[in-house]
Amino acid sequence: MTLPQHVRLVEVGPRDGLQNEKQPIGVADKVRLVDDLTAAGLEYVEVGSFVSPKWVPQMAGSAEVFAQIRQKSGVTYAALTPNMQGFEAAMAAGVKEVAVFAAASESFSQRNINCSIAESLARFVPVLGAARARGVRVRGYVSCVLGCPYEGEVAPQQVASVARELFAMGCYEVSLGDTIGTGTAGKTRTLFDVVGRDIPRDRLAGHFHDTYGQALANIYASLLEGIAVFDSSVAGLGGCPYAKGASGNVASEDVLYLLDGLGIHTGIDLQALIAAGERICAVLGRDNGSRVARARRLGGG
Ligand SMILES: CC(C)(COP(=O)([O-])OP(=O)([O-])OC[C@H]1O[C@@H](n2cnc3c(N)ncnc32)[C@H](O)[C@@H]1OP(=O)([O-])[O-])[C@@H](O)C(=O)NCCC(=O)NCCSC(=O)C[C@@](C)(O)CC(=O)[O-]
Repeated sequence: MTLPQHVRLVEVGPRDGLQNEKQPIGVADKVRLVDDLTAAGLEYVEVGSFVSPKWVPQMAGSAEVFAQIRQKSGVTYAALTPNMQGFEAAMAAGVKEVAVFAAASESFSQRNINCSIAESLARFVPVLGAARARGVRVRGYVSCVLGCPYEGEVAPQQVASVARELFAMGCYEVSLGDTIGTGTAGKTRTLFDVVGRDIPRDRLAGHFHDTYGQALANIYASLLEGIAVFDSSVAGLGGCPYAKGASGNVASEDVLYLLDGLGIHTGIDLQALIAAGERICAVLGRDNGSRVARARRLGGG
C-alpha cells in the first residue's frame, strides 16, 4: 500500500502532556510552550481543557492561557470540552475548535468522566448542536482503543461502535487513543481495518501513548492503513490521570523524524520543536521523552 503524501500532526503536549503533572505550572510557562510550538510550525495545538478543576487541577487556567497565547492565522488552537458547561466556558474564552472525549470501555468512561459511554454520548449531542450553530468544529476522541487499564482487552467492534456514534453526531474527525500504550502494530492494523469500514480513513486519527515503546511502530502500521493524522506530544510529555502508569504520548520530535525519513514532509522545524521540548522539560525538571531530542543533545545525528 502507498503511504499518505501529507500527514497532519495534532500537538497535544500543552493539554495531554501537562494535565497529569503534579507540580503547579504557571500560565506564563504554558503560554510560552504554545507560542514555541506555533513558532516551530505546528498547524494544530491542543491548548487546554475546560473540565472540572477538581478532577484535573492542572487545566484550571486554560481560559487564561487562551487569552495570552499569540494565535497565528492558519493554526488551530483547540480545547477539550466534556459537556455543555465546558463548551460554554470554552466559547467565553474565545476557543474556535473543541474536542469531546468518550471511551471504548465502560470502566474507563466512569473513572474519566463519571458516566457511562451512553451517557457521555448523550451529553455530547447538545455540545455538537451548539458548536454547529456557532460554526465551531468538533473533534472526537475514543480512549482505550487497544486496551483498558481496568478491563484489559477491548474489541475493535466496540471501538467502532463508539467512533461511529461520534462521527454520526458531527465530529469531523475521530482520534483513536491507545491510552495505556499496550497496542501493537498488528492490532493497530486490525483496529483501523475494522473502524475504517464505517468511517472514511481520512476522518480518522491515531493517538498513541508510548508506554510499551510501540508508538512509532503503531504509527507506521497506521500509515500503511492510510491514516494521515497523528496526535503527539512534544518531548513525549504526559500520561493520563485515570490510567495509572501510562506514559506520555509519542514524542512529536520522534514522529517528525520518522515522517521525514519516509519522505513525508510537514513543514515543521525539527530543531525549533526540539528547543520547545527542551525548554518545557527544564521548567518541569524532567527528562526529555524524545529519543531524537536526547540524541541531538548528545551530538548524535
Ligand atoms: C466530566 C466531569 C466534569 C463530570 O464530573 P461530575 O462530577 O460528574 O460533574 P457534575 O455535572 O455532576 O458537576 C459536579 C461539579 O463539577 C463542575 N463541572 C461540571 N462540568 C464542568 C466543566 N466542564 N468545567 C468545570 N467544572 C465543571 C460542576 O459545576 C460541579 O461543581 P460544584 O457544584 O461541585 O462546585 C468530570 O468528570 C471531569 O471534569 N473529568 C475530567 C476528565 C479529563 O479531563 N480527563 C483527561 C482528558 S481525557 C484523556 O486524557 C484521554 C485522551 C483524550 O487524551 C485520549 C487518550 O489518550 O485516551
